[in-house]
Amino acid sequence: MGILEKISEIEKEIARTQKNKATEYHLGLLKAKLAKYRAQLLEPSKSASSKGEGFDVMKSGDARVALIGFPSVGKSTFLSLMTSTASEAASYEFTTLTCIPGVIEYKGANIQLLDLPGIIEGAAQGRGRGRQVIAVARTADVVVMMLDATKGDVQRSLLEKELESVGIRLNKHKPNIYFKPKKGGGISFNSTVTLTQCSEKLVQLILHEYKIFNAEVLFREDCSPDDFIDVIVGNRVYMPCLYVYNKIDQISMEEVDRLARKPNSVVISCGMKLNLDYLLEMLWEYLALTCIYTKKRGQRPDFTDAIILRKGASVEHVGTSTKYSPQRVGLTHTMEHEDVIQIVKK
Ligand SMILES: Nc1nc2c(ncn2[C@@H]2O[C@H](COP(=O)(O)OP(=O)(O)OP(=O)(O)O)[C@@H](O)[C@H]2O)c(=O)[nH]1
Ligand SMILES: [K+]
Ligand SMILES: [Mg+2]
Repeated sequence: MGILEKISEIEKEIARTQKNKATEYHLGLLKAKLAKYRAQLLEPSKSASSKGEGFDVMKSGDARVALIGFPSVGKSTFLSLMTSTASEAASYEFTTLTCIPGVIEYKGANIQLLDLPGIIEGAAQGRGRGRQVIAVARTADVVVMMLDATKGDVQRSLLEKELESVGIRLNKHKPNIYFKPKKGGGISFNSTVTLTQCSEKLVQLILHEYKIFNAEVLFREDCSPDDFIDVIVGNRVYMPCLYVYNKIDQISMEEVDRLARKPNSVVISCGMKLNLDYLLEMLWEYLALTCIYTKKRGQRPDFTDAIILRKGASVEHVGTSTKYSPQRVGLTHTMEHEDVIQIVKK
């Protein structure tokens, strides 16, 4: 049996197994197996066909945003609207066949926006150009999942499943579990909170499935078996995702309202240029970038030349070791958006 068949067998078994106390170990085990096979599937194949086919687009600017979506949802139309790059848009599916980069200039930052071919169900297993598209998505700082507002919610959950299956975790933080494989001593298990989804026994079972018999495990959060498997497997990416419903010019106001209220979602129309400013604001928030401006003694700040930092960065990250005035701050001082700093030499 090939890996794909094994995966589908396990998926079927999970689907037909009722979720309850009596089946939790069985399900945990199945999930561990599933994660293992998927990892095997993702290992780069050594065959000639996979060579040189990736979309090697240079990272540039301060951040990278990948446009992921089914064919013809309007990804290329969006890129052409927001950047000075033109990407061919047409009413037929799979118009775009490679990765096309553009740049959004916003608040002094250069945000690289990547238009990509449409992906479909089965993308993770290599349907269409799915694998290459997903490989690019992994390198992004934020994923914009573009959806056709007229098409219902199926596309969204299908794409979420595709990304999920290759270890991309959307709008989730890394599970707060300390995990350290050891040379000996068996498995030591502890938790600082009450666990409602995992137990010591289940944790052991899962570890054994991965042939790990000595390890230190500390749950600092009420995590699920899937979260724990993610920690063991490693190699997961935790990424903010903005769901963008395009083509709202085609649906009723009630429907627009419903979609706009969904979490992490923005509604737009590329065709009628609706709500694009708001989308940019949201994108900025998701990128969590901070602009600071420098000023020289006795001169006005230069607002045309910002230094872009990740949110939470401190003065040290600006790359200096001097002191500041008029409000003196230490090197660990966290910079806030649109702060102005003056560097004073002693
Ligand atoms: N009504 C309406 N049509 C739109 C809107 N945005 C894009 N379109 C149309 O949707 C079709 C597909 O647009 P594309 O930009 O080619 O879509 P894509 O997602 O890049 O498609 P692929 O590259 O094939 O994956 C085109 O005919 C666009 O004119 C919109 O806001 N409203
Ligand atoms: K298209
Ligand atoms: Mg396109």
